[in-house]
Parts: sequence; C-alpha cells; structure tokens
Amino acid sequence: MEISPAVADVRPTPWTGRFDGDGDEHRRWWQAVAPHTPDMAARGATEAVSRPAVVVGFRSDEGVRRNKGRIGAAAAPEAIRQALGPLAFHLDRDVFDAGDVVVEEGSLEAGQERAGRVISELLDAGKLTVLLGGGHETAFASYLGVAGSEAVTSGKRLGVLNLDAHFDLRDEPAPSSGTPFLQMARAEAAERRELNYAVVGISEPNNTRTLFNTADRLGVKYLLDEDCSAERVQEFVARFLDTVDVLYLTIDLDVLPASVAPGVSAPAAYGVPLPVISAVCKQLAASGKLLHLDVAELNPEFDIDSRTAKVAARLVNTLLA
Ligand SMILES: N=CN[C@@H](CCC(=O)O)C(=O)O
Ligand SMILES: [Mn+2]
Ligand SMILES: [Mn+2]
Repeated sequence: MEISPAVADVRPTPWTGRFDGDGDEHRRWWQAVAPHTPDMAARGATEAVSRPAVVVGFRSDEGVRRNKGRIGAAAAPEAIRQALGPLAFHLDRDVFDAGDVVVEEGSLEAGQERAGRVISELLDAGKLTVLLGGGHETAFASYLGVAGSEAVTSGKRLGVLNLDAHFDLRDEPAPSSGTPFLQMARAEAAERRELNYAVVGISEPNNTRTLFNTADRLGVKYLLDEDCSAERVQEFVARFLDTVDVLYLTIDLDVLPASVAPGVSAPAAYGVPLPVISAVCKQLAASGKLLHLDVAELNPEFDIDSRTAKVAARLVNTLLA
C-alpha cells in the first residue's frame, strides 16, 4: 500500500528580496530557495555538493500562551524568511521551502505530531531539516521528527544541544514552551534510552531550584551564561559532540542579550554574546553531525528593526554554510 507523503498545512509562498541581477554572482537567498513539493522528497542534490536543506515553518503561539509568556511567535517563520530573503547566497547546497505547519489554539500536540511526520520524512530522504518556530514548544515537534527518523531508530546516538537561557524542563499538566525537554526525557525513557541533553547559556536567576534539580536528576550537561567564554563553550560543545552520532540543535533566541535579541517572549538581561553563539554554529556545521536544527521564540511583535529576526537569519545562514 502506498503511504501518502506528509505535507505541511500551508504551501510555501515566493520569497522576496533585493534584485541585483539573475547571474550566480548576484544570487541572494530569495533567488536560491525553491518550493519543496512532496514528490521531491526522495530527490537528491543537483550540482551542489552538500546535503540539501529544507525549511519548514511551525506557526505556533500555543506553547508560549500556555507558559504565560508574551505571545506572537506564530508570526516568526514569515519574519525569518523575510530576513533571510535578501541575504547574499554563498551556500554550497540546495535550499527548499516546504511551507508551514499551523497550530490552532488548543491543538498544539496535533501540530507537533504533524510537523514531526514532515521532518522524519525529509530526514529519511537525506535532507538537512530546519524548523522555524514558534515558541520553544517547537522543540518537541523537532524531537518527534528526529526520534522518528531512520537515523535514530536504527540506533545512532542522538544528542540534543539547546542554546537557551532556560532549561525548559517544567513538569506541567499540559505541554508548553516550558516543557519540551522533560517531554523528550520521558519519551526517550519509554524507548529505554536516556536523553542526552546539553544546554549552553543557562541564566541561574531565571531557572528555579526545582529546574536545576530536574536537570541534575536527568544528567543534563549545562554551562551558565556567565561561564560562556568562547573557549569554555568550544570545549563544552566538543566534549558533547564526542558523545553523539547525530545532533539536533535548537536555538532559543533568548540565549542572546536583550540588546541583540529584543524580540522574544523573555528577553535576557545577561545573555551569551552573539560571536560566541555564532562560533558554536560554525563548530557544529563543521562537525558533520548536524541532523536537524530549529530556531525558536522569535516574537516579531516585540522586535526592534527586525534585529532578532536578522540574527536568527544570520545564524541559519551560518549553520547551512
Ligand atoms: N520557553 C521557556 N520559557 C521560560 C520563560 C521564563 C520567563 O518567562 O521568565 C521558562 O519557562 O522558564
Ligand atoms: Mn527555551
Ligand atoms: Mn529561553
């Protein structure tokens, strides 16, 4: 029996940006990105050398709403595409847009499952997947996709690296943007595995003792924001990479200082400097272990001059380069 491919809820719309000419030397992201159609799922790269990347949006406010935050992240996928569109395209890979999964109020879990199925299929077709959130409930959608992929079900060791001021290990009656990594730990335990979870940028005053206790009980490795010198982070990430075969990277933009990333639900008073976060992205891209990535918590409503969206776009560009 033929199983129909998983598709996003909303088809991709054309990207826009500055036009300098049609030649390769003028190429920007908006000219390079092509719509991804279900029948392309199994198609490999064209002339590009690296694994093709596929962008998927996760339009969700529901996790932040449930977590009592400032809603508006559902508009983030569009804002990040708008910030990526005009950037000069120097990548050695094809990039496709598969459209958006749309989370209706109250139906977060179903949206996470839909996005998970789309991600798993793309991963199994050899793509590097990029999920644009949404609040950090996006991470559980990513996890479902990654955990359902052949790479992980065939036994490759998965590592989850979170760049975030928060653990997001809350124990709540309903999933939210504050719970995804506890949900992952429980899902991994159900598969008789342990979640291999590391966080860079934890703000001590913004995580309660309960959250630190949960992190310790689960064996979470973390670096506090105040300890995030370039050297410490590089060494921490290198040690973590040694323990994994495939990596899922999740960037919560509130890991950055509020001056760099004001457009988030919970801006960081301290934050990890952008050059340090950018260096991590380069380190991960060079590792060859990156399976999937997402960017979460952009809230365009609170952004200033698209500053946060532009940082998100820049980091995605770095990770795919
Ligand atoms: N996504 C997670 N967000 C933080 C929000 C913290 C806050 O609002 O101060 C958390 O739940 O810990
Ligand atoms: Mn988070
Ligand atoms: Mn956070």
